[in-house]
Amino acid sequence: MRIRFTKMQGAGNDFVVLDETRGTLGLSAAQYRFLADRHFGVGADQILTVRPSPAEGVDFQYVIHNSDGGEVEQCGNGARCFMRFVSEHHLTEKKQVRVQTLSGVIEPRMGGDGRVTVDMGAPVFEPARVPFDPAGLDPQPEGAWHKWHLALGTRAGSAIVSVAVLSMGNPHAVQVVDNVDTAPVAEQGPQIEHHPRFPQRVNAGFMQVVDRSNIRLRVFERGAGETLACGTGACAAVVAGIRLGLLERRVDVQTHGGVLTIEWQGEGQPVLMTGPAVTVFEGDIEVPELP
Ligand SMILES: N[C@@H](CCC[C@H](N)C(=O)O)C(=O)O
Repeated sequence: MRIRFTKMQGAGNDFVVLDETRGTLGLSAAQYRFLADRHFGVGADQILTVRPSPAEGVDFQYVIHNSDGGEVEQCGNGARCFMRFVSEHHLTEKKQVRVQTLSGVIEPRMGGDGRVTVDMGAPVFEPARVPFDPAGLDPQPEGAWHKWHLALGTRAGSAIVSVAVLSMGNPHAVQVVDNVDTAPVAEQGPQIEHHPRFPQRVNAGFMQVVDRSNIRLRVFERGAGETLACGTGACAAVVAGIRLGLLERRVDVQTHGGVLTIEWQGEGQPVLMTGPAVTVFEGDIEVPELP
């Protein structure tokens, strides 16, 4: 089967975007993995699919697959690219749309400067809704919140890491580190992702607080490995930093792929994420039959 695709990126987090507004392609998990493959396919951290509105009051459905082929609930950098895609492909004339995802409705809007702002909805902290299993663990009170101590194995033995746990529609475990350049992302990232406390796995964030309005962030993403930026990871880190009393309500997040601006006014309020969304190229690719 030959399919049309658009390659996009938001702060270096890269995507293959597929238009299914006129019919579904019916791709298998193995075919998503093929498209994401950087040697044999197009190459991407996630595959984003645009589908028609599934219900009254929303404009589109937004489907996300990680490069490992698994479908997931949310993708922040992808949401900005989604808005640019539906705009550039004249699938809507609106500057702001309501988009159904697996974890609820989000609202991206085009800015005059070419950047896109997304209302990502309110963060969720109840462990069961992350989902996170805290049975038998003592939360460590800190600031207006608490962190959880997770046991990990390391080359040198074992380590305890202290993480803030929350959902931005998808699950995140965020830790504060002294320096992201030397943080053990490659060693701890996969262990945190697969930690038994997270029944649906988790995205592992490593945040360096530069000052109260600036952080540096690296994220080892569930199902994709470390990416140049993670939009929901940036939202989760800023929310965690605000609740821990470390950050102001508007923060610039420096990632390896660019800067995202995150704003959160507090409990029950939505998180706003602003950043770039860029079309890289378009093309056609022959997708093999893969079960
Ligand atoms: N890159 C994303 C997040 C994509 C999904 C994530 N890996 C997960 O499995 O939850 C972003 O920009 O938010």
